[in-house]
Amino acid sequence: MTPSTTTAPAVPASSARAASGSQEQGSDVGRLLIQCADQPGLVAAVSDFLYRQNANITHLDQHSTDPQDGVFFQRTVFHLDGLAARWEDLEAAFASEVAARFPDMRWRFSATAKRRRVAIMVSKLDHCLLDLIWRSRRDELPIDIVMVIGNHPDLADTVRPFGVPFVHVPVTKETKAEAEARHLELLRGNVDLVVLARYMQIVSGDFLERVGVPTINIHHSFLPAFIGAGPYEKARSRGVKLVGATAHYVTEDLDEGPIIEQDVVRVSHQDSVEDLARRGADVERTVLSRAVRWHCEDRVARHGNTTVVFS
Ligand SMILES: Nc1nc2c(c(=O)[nH]1)N[C@@H](CN(C=O)c1ccc(C(=O)N[C@@H](CCC(=O)O)C(=O)O)cc1)CN2
Repeated sequence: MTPSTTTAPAVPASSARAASGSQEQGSDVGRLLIQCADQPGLVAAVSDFLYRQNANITHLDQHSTDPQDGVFFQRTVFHLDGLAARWEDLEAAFASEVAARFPDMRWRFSATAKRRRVAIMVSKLDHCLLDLIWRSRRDELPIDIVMVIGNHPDLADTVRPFGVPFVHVPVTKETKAEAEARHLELLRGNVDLVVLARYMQIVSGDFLERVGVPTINIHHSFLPAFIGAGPYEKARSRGVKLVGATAHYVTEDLDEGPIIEQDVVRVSHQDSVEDLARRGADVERTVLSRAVRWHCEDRVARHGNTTVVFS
């Protein structure tokens, strides 16, 4: 969960398409994520607050990292008539009636009907990009892809038929700072999430801090194995019997960020590097789309360099 004391959720326009997901649809359905030092009374405090607001809790999941002095995480889904017009009052009431009693509490409300605005950054490979576009168009992902940024022009023709703007921002070692300045010009204030879909450039810590929203990357190995470039080549040399993919939040440390989702597929001595990449590509697409969906459904809370993922 992005650390914050309060973030005013964008109130979904009545015309907002219902986000994907089973029972979590509708403009009167909201989510509340909280994270704080574990102690007795937290579940009661949140449940009692929502009850007094005439909300009906339809799903609640919690996790404590340690029975003694751990950290408490909770994801609550609730139905509240007229919620679309009540966000500000709800937040103000929660801040004064609940959060004020637990000073270290980080919390945020979000509207299930509000689709997240996503920018995708790519290089030359299209499989993860196309998968996200297809799933977004089919409402399998609660996202609107507002732009694609490529450090190569190769995928401009790929996205054009879908009406998604493509911006070519070339990157070289010498022009990296200027390229990132252009990225920030395009992204800041315009998106809720950045996805690196096989974007093969290392982004700076300055970019990650200034872009102001989470960035998710799909790495084409089962981390922590084979960090960095060329993981399929490294896997072939190592003679692995599984290849995999890892979706993680991006940090300054390459491929070391909090893991959101992973999966693997069996391979054998008969597979070439090209075979590994082909088999791995299906895993990359599946893992990335799961991670994007879970993030956008507020199922993922960050805890140091790990995550809590509510099912
Ligand atoms: N700060 C971060 N940036 C990026 C991360 C990350 O975790 N933290 N993940 C990578 C994606 N990636 C593997 O998944 C990866 C991309 C690029 C490289 C790399 O060595 N790139 C070279 C140049 C490559 C080129 O010229 O095309 C480099 O940038 O020096 C390794 C791993 C995305 N960015």
